[in-house]
Amino acid sequence: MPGVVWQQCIDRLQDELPSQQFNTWIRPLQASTDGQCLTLFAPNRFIKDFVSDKFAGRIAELVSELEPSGPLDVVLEIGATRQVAPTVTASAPVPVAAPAQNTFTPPPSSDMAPGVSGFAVSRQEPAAAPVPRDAPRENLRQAEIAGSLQHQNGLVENYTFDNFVEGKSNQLALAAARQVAENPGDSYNPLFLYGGVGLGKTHLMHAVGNALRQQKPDAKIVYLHSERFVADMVKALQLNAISDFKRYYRTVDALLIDDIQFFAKKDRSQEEFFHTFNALLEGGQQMILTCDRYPKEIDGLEERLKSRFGWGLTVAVEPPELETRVAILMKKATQARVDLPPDSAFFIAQRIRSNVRELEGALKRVIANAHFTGRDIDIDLIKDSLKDLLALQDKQVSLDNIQRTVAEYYKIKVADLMSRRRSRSVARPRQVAMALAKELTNHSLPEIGDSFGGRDHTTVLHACRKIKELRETNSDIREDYKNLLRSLTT
Ligand SMILES: Nc1ncnc2c1ncn2[C@@H]1O[C@H](COP(=O)(O)OP(=O)(O)OP(=O)(O)O)[C@@H](O)[C@H]1O
Repeated sequence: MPGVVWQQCIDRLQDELPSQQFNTWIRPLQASTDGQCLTLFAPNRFIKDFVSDKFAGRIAELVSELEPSGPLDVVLEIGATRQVAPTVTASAPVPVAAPAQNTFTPPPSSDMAPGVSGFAVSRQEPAAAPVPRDAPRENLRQAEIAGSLQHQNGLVENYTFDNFVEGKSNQLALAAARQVAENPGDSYNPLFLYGGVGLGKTHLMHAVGNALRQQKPDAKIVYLHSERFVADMVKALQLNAISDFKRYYRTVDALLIDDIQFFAKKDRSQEEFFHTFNALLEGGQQMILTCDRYPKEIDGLEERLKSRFGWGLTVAVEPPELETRVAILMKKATQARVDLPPDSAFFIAQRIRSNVRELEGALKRVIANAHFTGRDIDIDLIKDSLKDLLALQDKQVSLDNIQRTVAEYYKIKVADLMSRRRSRSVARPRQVAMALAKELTNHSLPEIGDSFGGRDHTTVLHACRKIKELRETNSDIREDYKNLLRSLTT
């Protein structure tokens, strides 16, 4: 049963790879077989080349290990992209076999192109009040709708690739965005960027827009927030100008829509966007969409939209790690022509971990304070400037707090963390707690060791190294650590 083998192979890869890599490269693959050969279809060349370069060897190994009736050849091809990508999650793997065709690809969505009329207006959107047509009103309508749509051309000029700091957390998203800027409307359409707030999704989207505009100054590049799309659509309906609305969006060279999670439960807007999406895709016009979560996880979004969002390239933007946070601060300080000593940048980056927007906000406060008081930036000035923020954080992330949170998470007692017990069920959470203490507090290794029942600093160091290694290789630990970090810092 090669279908089962591919599913097992996916499960193994999901365990082996960091989720960002799995979601970007493995999740979009479709598989089919003739019994001798397993063909994997990638939605575009980018994914095909990357998979062939990085994962083909491992996939072939797994397939021959898992296929009981003998080895299968594995071939990678660029597939028909208009197919639904397999949904693979740890909790609910989707059955992928379609036995009649011996193909593991779910059939294309059947609701391809319903007419645009006759749909219900959802409760979230004001119903349109039709306006009778006459000449002056027609002019007003044209003027209003044009005015309403024109404002959307504004791109933030300094959101460029040059101003974007690359790090491990945004590497894939940056590479994909650059590719799109070089080949708009080609293989990665739509480019779907997702991740938490303030991590640079909007910046990257504008960077593509700015690059496109630089190559072609008269290109019609439209950026807007999804709420704006909804508001404009409602207005167009009220003014009886929905055809102008449609025309406007369908004649763009590139459409950038931010935070598409706001489409959730807005049925009428989703319907309209669905048709716009299809028209742009057919016309080879580039779309870039951002969202705060993976498309399949947006409640209240139609399945057909979710599946279309996966036709191009879906890439996560993760929170930046310490080195990237430092580099971002240094870059922003240079841009502001301010001298930020490296140890000061490091101090801020260590304390502000949530997202880049917060990091920028903290730096702005420090710079303002330096201007105001005429002092140079150093750690004392930073402590003064960010007193409230740091106090709040110290209170939140104490050793005590970490130990309680970890004990609760693993359902053990805080006393177990301090004890001499070495069973795996206690030792591993203890190591996780130590690694979190090192990452989230400014306590020294000996202080951390002390707080765990008087242990030596080398034990803490070993724990930190072990957990770092396990986070690379073991998906359970990776997940646990991520969950704990999130609950301790938000
Ligand atoms: N890697 C980076 N290099 C430089 N600046 C960055 C980087 N990442 C984010 N920023 C800056 O952080 C701020 C927030 O980024 P942005 O608005 O793009 O986040 P976002 O992910 O779109 O968040 P939201 O979902 O809240 O809209 C912006 O000023 C942006 O320039």
